Amino acid sequence: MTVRTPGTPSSKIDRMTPSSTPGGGPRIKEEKIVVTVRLRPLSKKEQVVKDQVAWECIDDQTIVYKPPSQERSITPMSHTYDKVFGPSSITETVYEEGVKNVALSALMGINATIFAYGQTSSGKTYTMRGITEKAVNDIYRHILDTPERDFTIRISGLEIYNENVRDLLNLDSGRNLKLLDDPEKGTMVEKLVEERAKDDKHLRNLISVCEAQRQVGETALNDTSSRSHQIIRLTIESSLRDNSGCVRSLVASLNLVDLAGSERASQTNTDGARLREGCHINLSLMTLTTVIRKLSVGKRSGHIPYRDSKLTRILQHSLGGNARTAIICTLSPALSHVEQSRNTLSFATRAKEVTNNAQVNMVVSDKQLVKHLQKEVARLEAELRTPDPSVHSGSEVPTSEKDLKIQEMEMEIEELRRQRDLAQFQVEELQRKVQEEQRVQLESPYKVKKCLSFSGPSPLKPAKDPIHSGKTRNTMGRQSIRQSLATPFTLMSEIRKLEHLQEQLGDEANRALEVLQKEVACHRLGNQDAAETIAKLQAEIREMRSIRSIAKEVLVGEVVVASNRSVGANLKEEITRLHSQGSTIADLEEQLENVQKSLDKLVLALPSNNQQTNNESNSKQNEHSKKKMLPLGNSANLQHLIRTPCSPMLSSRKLHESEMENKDPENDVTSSNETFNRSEKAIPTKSEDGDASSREGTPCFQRSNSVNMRKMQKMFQNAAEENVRSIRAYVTELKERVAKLQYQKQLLVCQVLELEANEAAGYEIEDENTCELQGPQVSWHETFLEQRQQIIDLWDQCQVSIIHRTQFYLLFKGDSADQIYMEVELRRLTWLQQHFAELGSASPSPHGDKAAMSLSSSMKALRREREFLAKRLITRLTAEERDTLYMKWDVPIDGKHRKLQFINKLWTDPRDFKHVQESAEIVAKLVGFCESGNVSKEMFELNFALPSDKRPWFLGWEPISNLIHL
Ligand SMILES: Nc1ncnc2c1ncn2[C@@H]1O[C@H](COP(=O)(O)OP(=O)(O)OP(=O)(O)O)[C@@H](O)[C@H]1O
Repeated sequence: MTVRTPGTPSSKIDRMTPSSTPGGGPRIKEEKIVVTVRLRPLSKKEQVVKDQVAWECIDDQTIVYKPPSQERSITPMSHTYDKVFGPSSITETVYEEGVKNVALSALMGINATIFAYGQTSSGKTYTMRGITEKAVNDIYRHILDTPERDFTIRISGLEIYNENVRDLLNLDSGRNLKLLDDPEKGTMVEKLVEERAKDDKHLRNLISVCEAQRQVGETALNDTSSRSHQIIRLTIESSLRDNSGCVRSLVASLNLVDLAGSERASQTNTDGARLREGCHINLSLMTLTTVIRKLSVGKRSGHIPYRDSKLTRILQHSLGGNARTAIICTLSPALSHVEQSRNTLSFATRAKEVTNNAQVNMVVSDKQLVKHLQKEVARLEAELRTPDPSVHSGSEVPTSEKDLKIQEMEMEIEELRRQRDLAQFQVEELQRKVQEEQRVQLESPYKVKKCLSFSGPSPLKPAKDPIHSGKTRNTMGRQSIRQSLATPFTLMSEIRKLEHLQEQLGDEANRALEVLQKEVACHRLGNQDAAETIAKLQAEIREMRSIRSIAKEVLVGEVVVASNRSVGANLKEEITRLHSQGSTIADLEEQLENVQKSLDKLVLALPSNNQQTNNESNSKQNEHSKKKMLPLGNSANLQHLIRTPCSPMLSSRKLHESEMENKDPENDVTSSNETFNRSEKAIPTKSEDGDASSREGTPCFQRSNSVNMRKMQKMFQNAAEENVRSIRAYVTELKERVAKLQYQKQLLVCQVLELEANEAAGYEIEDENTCELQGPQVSWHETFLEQRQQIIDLWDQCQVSIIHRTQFYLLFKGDSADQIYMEVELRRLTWLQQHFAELGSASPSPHGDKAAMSLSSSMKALRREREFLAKRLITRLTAEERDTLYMKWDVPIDGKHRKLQFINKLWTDPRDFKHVQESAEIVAKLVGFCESGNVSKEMFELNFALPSDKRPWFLGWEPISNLIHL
């Protein structure tokens, strides 16, 4: 048996606004979600540890944070909701005053949902049990009071445990029921049993069966903590008993949802299975929060990610759709839970802004209609067979009246036929349109212009960015932007451009290496090893270039792509090809890294360094040397590269000739040719000196006794040194650009995935002309803050490396150029979250370790990373600094595992800004992130590292395309 969401059991459903309910129900068109808050009393556990009460309900709509005595001076922060219930309120009051109206809508054909949301142990199950009990009482009371209608009540029960859907009334049906999408009927749970309740006792019995089957476990906060989301659905169908004239019935579902509680592992003290459950719970609650947040800013705020969790998929109609919804947010009053309570209230505040659009669901059942007509025919036939004696007495129903009735019935049948034909016509029309559209898309990709609405703002790129220039629209000052480049065709064009950039970078890298090799050859600088390494690298890069199959017809900067392939069919192929070059980019990065190392060696081997090292007594000179050995900043040195004869920068950078002309010769201001020529001339001069030629690899000017010669040599030395440094800086820049390319590629992969997901889900793809967002204006700063919070939450959910978090957090502070990075990070994490959720319900991956990246592998990697950081505490901090931190972070100073205990506390509370900031600062100090000073945003490296990388914090973090084996 299959159940639909929302349950609509019959074949033909008419929806009408409740104003036209036959029973005259309440007039509802749009209605906000009803949000109530229930504050429970302090639990025994909380009392034992002398926890304090931090919240107070000051009236029936307002709850205030009541700070502990020392903070009394602070004005209490108040929150207002539809109803607020204090610790002394009983569940009956919560039901009567808070949710009864919503619950009983189901009797009038309006779908209704009541759910409890809150931290673990805050009283959700306690409240929902009472609410369910009261609702069942009222439903049966109403049935008794409405004898004119015939009621049928069916019940189904399911739980979502570790992102698997289980039937609570039939455990044999399997551990993970499939969700099916039906464009008309919504999300359906395959094979979910629906039992018809004979009476209220039977219904209660079935509810208790569901509750008994639910997954419950013990945690530090709750002995009987619900480890799954439970949805009990009552489907109520009713029709008039005397249905002579009415063949319609009302049908609606009442969903009673007891969510699992949000929890922090540190508070629930969970590990193993409990911890895994907690992660799944938090992930799906996070999606629920995101859905509510997006709905709260208006339905036009772009794509609502219902599909990111099974919970939101199943409850889709209750969240912004055809249902009346009431949410009871439960709170613990304890001071120790104040942060979690704040999160719950922030969810409640958002939920208040969500608007639903409930309608009366009427069913015209073919069966019912046939039954009714058969009855009528039988009655008429009976009348004809046994003529009523009264006919002759003159008291019969006049023939004209009978005819009238028959006529009416015929008309009704005719009307129903008409409606059926119309519906059929509409379906056919729709099918025709879909086919037509597919045909047009295949035949003429250029004509199809569509856009997808992405979740959140899309990355705005500076105009010079070839990937985005001309692709994002200026929305006349609106900061919330929709991106319109996600058609298969446009994406393919972007992929081509990306490839082209990739090729350019490869070329530039190669040219840089050639220059370097010449430098090495001309000046005989550095050691033989380094020269060989560079030659080898150069050969490798050349080989790399030759195997790259780049479409030469690509026209960068234009949308036109000279490709004779069919667009839609090849998109995936294109991405696969692009991804296959991922390793090339990674190789390029790695090789550039090696080049840089070789250059470092070269710099170390420079004569001035040797000379200065030997001359340690000269402290001034030594200092000068040290200064020269500092890592070079990227931009400051770029212009120097221009001086080298084969500078790749010549092709890509505009020079300021005048600047060059005015430079001091001591600092090699001359043109690159001059430098080169002088170097070449300098060597024989040194040889003539009769001293230098005999020792290969030894800088000849070291031996010269001539003052002029020394001067000249010094000049050559400076020029050579400068050249090597310049190349080094240029290689750094190349590395940055490669990294940036990786970001852009990831963004494309994300967009393709999103496109596919949306298309698979049958989401409406809007016409480009109508795709601009009409939503409220949001500044980039606000968007940044919101996105950052989302990212921090997702890091926590997905157990992402805390070194990665730290670097990202400290690098991206809201600059407008950060948009692309924020967007990519967010998309990647969202994808990862979904990937984990899906893995949770799948059997182990057959693809080996790399493919089987899961939440548990992330957790393992994170554990190793924390151990690594714990060791660093010794080397990076003084004993005094450590003790101060232990005290501040409540770690026993003489504890056995205090280092790890301390590290385990970092990055554990994504919602506490101060905590996040401090955690980032500490981790940065431990890994020396802030000290290096030259990590640029583009160099932000943790993002695309492959698992082969040895650095511990790289473990468990991969590009999405690796994970999906594109
Ligand atoms: N309003 C209340 N009055 C008295 N006791 C309550 C109230 N709410 C909850 N409790 C008690 O608090 C404890 C935890 O409640 P409950 O199990 O309902 O929490 P929960 O939010 O469902 O937790 P979890 O998410 O872990 O399942 C239970 O012992 C329950 O009896």
